[in-house]
Amino acid sequence: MAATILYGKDIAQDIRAELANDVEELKKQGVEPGLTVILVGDDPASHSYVRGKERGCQEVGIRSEVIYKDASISEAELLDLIHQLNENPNVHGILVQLPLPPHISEKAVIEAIAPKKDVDGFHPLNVGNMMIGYDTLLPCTPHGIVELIKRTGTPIAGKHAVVIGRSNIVGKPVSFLLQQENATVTMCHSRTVDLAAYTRQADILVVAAGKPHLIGREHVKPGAVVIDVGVNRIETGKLVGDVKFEEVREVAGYLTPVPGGVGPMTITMLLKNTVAAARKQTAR
Ligand SMILES: Nc1nc2c(c(=O)[nH]1)N[C@@H](CN(C=O)c1ccc(C(=O)N[C@@H](CCC(=O)O)C(=O)O)cc1)CN2
Ligand SMILES: [Mg+2]
Repeated sequence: MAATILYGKDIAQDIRAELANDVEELKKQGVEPGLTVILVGDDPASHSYVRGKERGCQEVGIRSEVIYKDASISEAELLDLIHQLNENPNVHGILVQLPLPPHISEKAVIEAIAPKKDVDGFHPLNVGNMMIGYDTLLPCTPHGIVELIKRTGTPIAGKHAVVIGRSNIVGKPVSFLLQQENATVTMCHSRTVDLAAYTRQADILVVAAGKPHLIGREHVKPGAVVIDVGVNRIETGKLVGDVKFEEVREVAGYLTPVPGGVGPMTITMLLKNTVAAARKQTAR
């Protein structure tokens, strides 16, 4: 049996419709959720992602503003701008698009954002809260992955989840979130010996290695849920994942495509965080 293809695009659309209702409710209470994005420099991919964020905000009724800054902006100036936004009660979410120019410390920037406005879920306080299992702003890609798996109707509790990759943005947080859903989690990475021995035992396989076509048929247990987080631009200009899609779709139970799988969920979870942040900051 061929895998069911998990179109994140379609699931994201369903979640956005739910969010539009939430925003309408908040507006009736006099609250207009607001997101401010800071975009430094002229990286075309970053500009395209930020346009996607603006479109998403428009779709669900969030007020959005993008502040464009030249790549020559100093770290002090950028931190000052963030401090001003921290104090602005009409701004419920602040996001600084990454990557930043090399002369600016990502760590300093992430730590400058007020944790309650950190809709990326990157601030160490939010990361710590997530680890403990407290209610907090969750990082968007890992949260989107768990939401995708849940919407297949496949129970996560008791399943063996194998995560490939240990980045702070995807691998580490998604392993915590899956554990929180009562999966048994194994983490693999670039130094894992005999990767296939682990991945073949996975009921849920999350691949965030950043290596085009790393995972083939031989790595996958029949019927497994396979989530491909890879976004790799190959020489032909084509965008491919970390999974050999045509091969793995013949053995997996569910499989995400690239593009159109995990990517669209990332922006949708950002919208969800912005609505949650607005609700929390205005609760009486
Ligand atoms: N502050 C942040 N910076 C960055 C983040 C982030 O979450 N917060 N993540 C990435 C970029 N990103 C969002 O910002 C992002 C990347 C990819 C996609 C996406 O929809 N990908 C599509 C393919 C798009 C294409 O054709 O290039 C897909 O996988 O279907 C959305 C958002 C780094 N910076
Ligand atoms: Mg994808």
